Amino acid sequence: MVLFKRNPFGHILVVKRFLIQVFAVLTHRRYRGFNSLQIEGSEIITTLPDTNVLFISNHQTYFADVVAMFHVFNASLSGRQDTIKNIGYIWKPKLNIYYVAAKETMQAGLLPRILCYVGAITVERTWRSCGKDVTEKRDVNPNDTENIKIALSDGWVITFPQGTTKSFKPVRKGTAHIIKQHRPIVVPIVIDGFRRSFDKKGLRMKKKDILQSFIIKPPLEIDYDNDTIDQIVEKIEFAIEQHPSFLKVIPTEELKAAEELNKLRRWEY
Ligand SMILES: CCCCCCCCCCCCCCCC(=O)OC[C@@H](O)COP(=O)(O)O
Repeated sequence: MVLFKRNPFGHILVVKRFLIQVFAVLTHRRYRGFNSLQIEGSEIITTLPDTNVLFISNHQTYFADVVAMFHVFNASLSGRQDTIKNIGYIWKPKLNIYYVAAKETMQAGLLPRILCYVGAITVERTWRSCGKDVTEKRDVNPNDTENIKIALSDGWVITFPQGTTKSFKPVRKGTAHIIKQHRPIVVPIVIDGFRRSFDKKGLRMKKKDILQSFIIKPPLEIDYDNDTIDQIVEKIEFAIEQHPSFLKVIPTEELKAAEELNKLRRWEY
């Protein structure tokens, strides 16, 4: 007789459920109370299948981004529209949600180790270690890729394709390879205000009454057979609003100069 139901990673589901509930209660006020999370697009969550969904998001704090997603996904699944009002939604949380995290982040201390049980797929970043970029790239650990595959076939996976909390860093190719290989539905999320309201780790609150926003976009349109890795990378960069072109704001002087030039271009009768 099986006493406790486990997921493919061997995690006991009632333990996982209990941990999610504890962290949900501890953190709810950080998004509704001290701050008020503005959510858009929660109806998209309700249209998704139960497995093979990949959420891609920009990244602002180590832990608070994922915690917000757990709140928003569960609230939406239990019928709330663009709100995490009334924490009752956590009574029956979705248990097959996973997130990709840097191994070094999740092994630094007791709390991250506990959070692992909630659904971490830890990966070794090939280009970064001990808080520094490494020039000599390491090989992708095949176990990491295998675990992402298992997680996608069991449920939903959250990933931060830039692999770092620094904004406008390039999207890493690994995410595009995973998309091409496993063909998940890819749902972009754009968050903001997290870095202002939380510290870098997202464990302590820095400031109250900050506008935190959380926008869920419709699934990306991807041609899994014909899109190249670079094309998928670019689609991701635009979707999570981290493409370099988002940095370009045209100064007013330049706009005026362009107008003057356009006058010269006008057809002369
Ligand atoms: C409803 C509440 C349920 C509670 C759910 C618990 C969720 C656990 C949240 C843990 C999320 C950890 C995600 C870590 C992602 C990650 O790996 O961040 C990358 C950093 O290393 C960045 O390093 P850096 O290069 O220094 O910016």
